[in-house]
Amino acid sequence: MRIFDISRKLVNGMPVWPGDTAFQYEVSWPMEESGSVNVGRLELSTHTGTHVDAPFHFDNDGKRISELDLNLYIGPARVIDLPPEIESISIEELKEVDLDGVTRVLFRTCAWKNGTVFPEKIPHIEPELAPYLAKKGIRLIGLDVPSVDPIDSKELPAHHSLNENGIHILESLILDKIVPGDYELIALPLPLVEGDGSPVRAILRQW
Ligand SMILES: Nc1ccccc1C(=O)C[C@H](N)C(=O)O
Ligand SMILES: [Zn+2]
Ligand SMILES: [Zn+2]
Repeated sequence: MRIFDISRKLVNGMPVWPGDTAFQYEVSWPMEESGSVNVGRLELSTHTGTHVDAPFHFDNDGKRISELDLNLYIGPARVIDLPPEIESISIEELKEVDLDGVTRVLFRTCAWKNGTVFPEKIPHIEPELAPYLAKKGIRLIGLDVPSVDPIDSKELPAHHSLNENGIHILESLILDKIVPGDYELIALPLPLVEGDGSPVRAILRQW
């Protein structure tokens, strides 16, 4: 079986959401001090790199990470190719796309070209797409950009619309090298009891 790692590398200096906590890893208790082992410490935002959003991220009454159904994050997924110049993803862009029997869809835009800097402009999801996808049976959408809404959005209409339609969100995947088609997705959040989001190790498998 082939495994494709579609996760962003977690490394000091990696891009994070403007104003959010910088990612930091350090060996805080080195072998020379502990006498036996190196022990690291992490400082990071829950929205670092490839991650899932819990509804609590944008809704005070929404579910926390630990309340999410893990079945969402393991199972068949379809990777769909979209043009990188795309302004937004709407029903129009998907009308030719076959989503029958698909529960997890990953949009490959390749719009985030330089992974060492945070993108200024990204294609976003049109809120009207959420009920359309829900009707098709979609429960999870993943993207290769850091948000389903425009970076400067405060109302987050796509986050809310997806949530209202029972669709969960996986952000900042790396899909450049992935051939569109069907895979098994595994992208489990950490058991963060109160979490509003969680980094994931996202992989695709194919037989
Ligand atoms: N970390 C942030 C800090 C401030 C404002 C937004 C964010 C976000 O993370 C939004 C993005 N749509 C996200 O879910 O990752
Ligand atoms: Zn997020
Ligand atoms: Zn988000």
